[in-house]
Amino acid sequence: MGAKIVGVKLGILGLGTVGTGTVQLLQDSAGRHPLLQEIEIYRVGVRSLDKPRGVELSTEVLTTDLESIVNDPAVDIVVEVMGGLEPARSLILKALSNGKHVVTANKAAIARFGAEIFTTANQAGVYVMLEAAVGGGIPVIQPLKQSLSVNRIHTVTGIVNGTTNYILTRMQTEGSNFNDVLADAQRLGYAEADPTADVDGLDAADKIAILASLGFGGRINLQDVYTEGIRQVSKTDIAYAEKLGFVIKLLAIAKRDTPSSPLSVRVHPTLVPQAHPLASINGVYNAILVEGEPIGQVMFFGPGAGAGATASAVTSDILNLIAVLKTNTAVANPLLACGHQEYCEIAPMAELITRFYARFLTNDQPGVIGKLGTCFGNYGVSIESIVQTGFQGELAEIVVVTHDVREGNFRQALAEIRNLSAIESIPSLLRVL
Ligand SMILES: NC(=O)C1=CN([C@@H]2O[C@H](COP(=O)(O)OP(=O)(O)OC[C@H]3O[C@@H](n4cnc5c(N)ncnc54)[C@H](OP(=O)(O)O)[C@@H]3O)[C@@H](O)[C@H]2O)C=CC1
Ligand SMILES: N[C@@H](CC=O)C(=O)O
Ligand code: NA
Repeated sequence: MGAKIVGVKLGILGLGTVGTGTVQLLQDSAGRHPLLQEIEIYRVGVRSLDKPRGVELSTEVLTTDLESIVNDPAVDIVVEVMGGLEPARSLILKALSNGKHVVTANKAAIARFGAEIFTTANQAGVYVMLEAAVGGGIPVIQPLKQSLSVNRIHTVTGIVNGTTNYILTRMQTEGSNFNDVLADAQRLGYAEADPTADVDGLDAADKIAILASLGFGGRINLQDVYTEGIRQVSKTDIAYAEKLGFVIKLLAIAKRDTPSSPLSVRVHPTLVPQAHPLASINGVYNAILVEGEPIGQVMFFGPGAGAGATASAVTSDILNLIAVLKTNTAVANPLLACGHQEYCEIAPMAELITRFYARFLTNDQPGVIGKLGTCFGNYGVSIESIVQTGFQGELAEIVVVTHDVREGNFRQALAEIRNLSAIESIPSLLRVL
């Protein structure tokens, strides 16, 4: 690994929210770790030189030629905070091939191209650091790679998307509809103009793929991550959930029941018991609960996004790399490098064992509840609670919470229930933690 030091030269790709926050932190180093004073912001790549910037940088530092940064022999560390898939992927690969360490906040690129990125890094004898990619400023990547890595991890459960947590929190506290809160969140700048990646669970899927890979020691194929967003969560379900003692959260879950069983990796809205540690994580905050043996439960909580918080994570990665550059060793540090070669086996959703919440609209006839119970019983689905709570016009509303059940069995029971003449529709199906 690298030998040079004194005046570590950074090439930063991107000067948006995260890039600007990182430059601000680096330009204000008093009272922080003394190693920060050894950093030189050598080049910063942007799309437009004319944009007003929140930081002062000399004109020779700013460039629109990002290739020149990753090819410059003087650059020691490339900090990729431009986002997107391309050209970010190609620039990261080029930087690594050129022997530069890389710090990135780009969960989308890592979740899709992690295999080639880490293979290239290992071949070049350099490191890829990604603390900012999951949970923004919350330290969770390094703890999983280092402090917790002696544990046998059972479960990683996270609220890892601030936008959806903000929307669900407001729906809960105000009794509002998804579309109204989303529009307001966009107006306030909490949700992006194109909210797809956040509200459809894609951002959370990228993040849980990364956490699962670290927690369970293998590569994760992103296509194997079951992903369901929050568009279908209604204020009616939030209200029922509350009555039943739950809050609804978009959870990203990676779980392995035994060391030899396949992983379950998934993102979906979930009824979380009000007493669960993740139930009280509100607004834009993120939290990640890690459960393992022998440690038990550890929860990481904090700001999952924002300029300062994310800059904290990016800069801590830079600091780790400066320490590497200073130690002057040719041997790869196994706690920083990625050693995963194999893909984890992911269990199909039909095999998932979980509780379910289901809301049925039925004709108000005698015996409907009995018929529902019979269909569930036919497939071994045991009911924890069943209540007829109200009416939607002429239709009765029945809410069922099951005990733990194999998802495949539950779906078979539902198929039979849909054929019952008394059943008008099944507006909601949600998993229960
Ligand atoms: N914002 C946040 O709180 C968090 C963000 N992240 C991740 O950090 C990364 C950056 O996010 P963020 O700072 O919000 O993004 P922004 O959109 O605010 O900034 C992107 C920056 O990259 C530059 N850029 C983008 N594409 C190109 C290109 N093709 N050529 C040259 N420059 C380019 C832009 O230049 P210009 O300014 O000239 O337009 C801009 O400076 C993303 O991967 C994101 O997922 C992770 C955690 C939290
Ligand atoms: N869009 C993300 C922020 C960055 O990871 C979120 O809403 O949490
Ligand atoms: Na983090």
